[in-house]
Amino acid sequence: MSAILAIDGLRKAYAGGTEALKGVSLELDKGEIFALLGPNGAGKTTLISIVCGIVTKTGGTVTVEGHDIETDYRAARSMIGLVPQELTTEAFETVWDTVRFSRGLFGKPSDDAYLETLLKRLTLWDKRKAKIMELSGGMKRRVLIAKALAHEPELLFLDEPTAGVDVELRRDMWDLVRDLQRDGTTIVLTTHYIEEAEEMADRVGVISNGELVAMGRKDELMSQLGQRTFKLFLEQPLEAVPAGLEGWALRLDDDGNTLCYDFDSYAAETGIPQLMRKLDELGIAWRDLTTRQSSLEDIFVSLVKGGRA
Ligand SMILES: Nc1ncnc2c1ncn2[C@@H]1O[C@H](COP(=O)(O)OP(=O)(O)OP(=O)(O)O)[C@@H](O)[C@H]1O
Repeated sequence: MSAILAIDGLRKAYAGGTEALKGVSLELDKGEIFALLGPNGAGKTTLISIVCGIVTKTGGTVTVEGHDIETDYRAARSMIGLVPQELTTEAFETVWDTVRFSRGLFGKPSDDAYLETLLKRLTLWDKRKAKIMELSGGMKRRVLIAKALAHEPELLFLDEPTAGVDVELRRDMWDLVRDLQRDGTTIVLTTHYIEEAEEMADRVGVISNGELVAMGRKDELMSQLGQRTFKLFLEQPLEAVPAGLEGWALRLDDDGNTLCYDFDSYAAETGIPQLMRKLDELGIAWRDLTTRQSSLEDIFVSLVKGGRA
């Protein structure tokens, strides 16, 4: 599959000296949904803004379907749609004029039938004659999406699309994203909501402090970095892990009342049956047990805390 977006060694140092991106490289395949995860200030918006031509990079290269975003700006930009984090719409314009104008900006011939379908899809058709300032916050967000899609981009960026959005719009947005993917659009979303990435994305990139610290298919990341924790709630607390249990990576928790065993959840042998037999031999009694698989969230937290994976 060919890359629709190729980013190589991307750097950004802002005027004040902040290094927002420290050499990020990634490639996106056509038609995938890619989630860029990262804590506040990680560099997500900077990355998107560079690709969309809003912020100038200080190093590296970016191409969109082979078009360099600086030397071949027009061609690159016409392939991209951006739904920004902040509401930036013309208050006095009508919905219809805003969306129509947006399409024209990219030199696309007018296609009112397409725009009608788009507005209907976003339940904005009834509001097409309303001025933007008369709309609710949720409706304004729908207009932003319509604007971003007005010129039929092949690569759509959604920057924190569901922050502060109601449940209905959120659901509509994900339905729309899935439909767009079906039509071959590539989608990049940034989010703080890990469940969202877990549900929507084919691949996930984790950015922390200007560096891409992990990247891969969601299930691959979970299998590479995932752990399972097995917990035994003991009848009697222990002061230390008893001799004879050195073969397992055990630790005590909850004032010695819980014995925890962290193991690679994808290992062929967990060693748990042997551990249970050994505990029996040592006369260590327990009253209950649980196991827990680490989620993308645990992985994310440990990556962001610990740096490069
Ligand atoms: N215009 C600017 N001038 C100077 N520094 C900036 C500017 N914009 C962003 N930064 C800094 O660059 C770093 C990355 O910011 P960026 O907005 O890209 O992060 P983010 O991952 O999008 O965060 P958030 O999730 O909070 O939007 C931060 O340290 C931020 O303070």
